[in-house]
Amino acid sequence: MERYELVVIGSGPSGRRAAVQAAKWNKRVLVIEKSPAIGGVSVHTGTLPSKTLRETVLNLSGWRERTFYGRSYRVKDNITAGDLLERLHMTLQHEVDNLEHQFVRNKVDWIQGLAHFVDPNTLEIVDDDGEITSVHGDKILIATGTQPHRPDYIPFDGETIIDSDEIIDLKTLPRSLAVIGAGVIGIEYATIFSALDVAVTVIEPRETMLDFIDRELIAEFTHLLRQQNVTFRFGQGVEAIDKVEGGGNMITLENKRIVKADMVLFSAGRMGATDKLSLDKAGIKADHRNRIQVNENFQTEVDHIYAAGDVIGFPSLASTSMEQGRIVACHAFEQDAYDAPEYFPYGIYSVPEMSTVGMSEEEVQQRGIPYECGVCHFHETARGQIMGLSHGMMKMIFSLKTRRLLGVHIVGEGATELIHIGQAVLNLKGTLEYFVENTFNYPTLAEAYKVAALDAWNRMPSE
Ligand SMILES: Cc1cc2nc3c(=O)[nH]c(=O)nc-3n(C[C@H](O)[C@H](O)[C@H](O)COP(=O)(O)OP(=O)(O)OC[C@H]3O[C@@H](n4cnc5c(N)ncnc54)[C@H](O)[C@@H]3O)c2cc1C
Ligand SMILES: NC(=O)c1ccc[n+]([C@@H]2O[C@H](COP(=O)([O-])OP(=O)(O)OC[C@H]3O[C@@H](n4cnc5c(N)ncnc54)[C@H](O)[C@@H]3O)[C@@H](O)[C@H]2O)c1
Repeated sequence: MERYELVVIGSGPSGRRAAVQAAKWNKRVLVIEKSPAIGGVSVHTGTLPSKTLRETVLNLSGWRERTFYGRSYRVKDNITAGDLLERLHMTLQHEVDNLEHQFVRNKVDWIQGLAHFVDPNTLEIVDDDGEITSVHGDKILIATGTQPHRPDYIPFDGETIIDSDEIIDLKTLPRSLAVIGAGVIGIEYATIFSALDVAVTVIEPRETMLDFIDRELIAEFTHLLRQQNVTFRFGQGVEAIDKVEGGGNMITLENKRIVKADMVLFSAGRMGATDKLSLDKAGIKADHRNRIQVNENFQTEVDHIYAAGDVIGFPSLASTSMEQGRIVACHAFEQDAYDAPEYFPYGIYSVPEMSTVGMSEEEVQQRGIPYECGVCHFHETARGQIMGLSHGMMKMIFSLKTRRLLGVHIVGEGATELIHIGQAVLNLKGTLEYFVENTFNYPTLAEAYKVAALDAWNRMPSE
């Protein structure tokens, strides 16, 4: 039996980062991946596919130019599913090449197959031909991520009633789409399809969506989506989905209201991918959503077995998963690991995109911190005018007492890139003065930081 100092189950962001980090210290590392290619949910069905589809839709539809040329403007007429998938496959192939090269350069071994525990240090790997390989790991990292929640009452057919993993196999573009579950996945895809002029209805059992985001931002976002023809059915769960003869689906809501849609995307959360791991053989238990609990070092209840990434739950981001993987490698091989800074950004790649870092206004109020806000609408900036931005805003929150930046919330073009300026100032404990006193490139959207800061400054008592 081959012996490794670290065996990683799963080749997503957390597994990869841990494997490469350990290999940098000349540790013998094996990554086990059940899919034929490495990359994980992040590369094959989640982050990259959804972001590539979004970018392709924005480019081909001419969405960014419509303020100038009208809503019927298109870069390409008759956009097909094939147009979207062609670019997707090219992007994914490049990324897989990069990742494989990274493993080769760093001498990380990887093997295809489904792993399960035999005992706390031994794993069996069953490949697609049924061949079994056993390996020993001094340390083991469970980085198996999640899979879509697929309840029995949804009649998934892989074509017109699908989950988010299946969207990348789209055969035709629907004329209408119902999205069930207004989480990040549901909202990203709802708005991407809406940019293609698909009629979208979002169904959500709760009365609100994306509760972790500042409410003022969500109000602006919801207003923009309604203008884009997105319909919301909030406060209602789904009772049944029936196929309609001749095509399409009929969704009956709990209040008996009907929603008709060519395609249904069920995006109501994800479950930890631990059901095939035989965790009991390792002495580990999973929770009701098949997730694994860990301590601050990402150790499970068995010290030499770690878990990281989506399989441990919140925040379930590719960005944070990578950092968790690095900390696992540091702890496992007794190297210094620095704690991640308190605030990390959220990027929601909807159309328009949103990004946020630090406290929302609601959170500041709950904590009883005296504060002031500053707002800039992108059309107030010269760059916004040049780009034809009719919408988009940035909101900054400052402490009245310390003048420190407490939170930045952005909806609109470039939000997911712009946020990092706010993140740096926030984590370096900067104040309002940073934005007022520094010179910003002109014309840029980053200038919105200065405009929003001056807006707050005008209303705040001087020091
Ligand atoms: C549609 C969608 C969009 C997203 N967009 C973003 C985004 O824009 N930004 C962002 O930061 N995050 C995004 N995420 C979240 C991001 O994809 C995850 O946080 C990230 O992929 C989690 O990484 P991970 O390390 O847990 O591994 P994962 O990427 O979940 O990969 C786990 C791997 O383990 C393998 N595996 C599972 N069980 C076994 C087994 N028994 N044996 C061997 N291999 C196994 C799986 O095949 C898989 O390849 C998105 C997710 C989805 C679904
Ligand atoms: N840009 C990003 O960073 C990004 C993008 C996509 C996904 N992700 C990650 O992926 C994870 C999973 O995303 P998600 O959107 O699937 O899950 P989620 O948990 O964020 O949202 C699920 C939504 O479905 C609703 N819901 C639950 N049960 C339902 C039911 N039976 N019927 C209808 N609706 C129901 C919930 O109220 C919730 O609004 C998230 O935690 C997120 O961190 C991140």
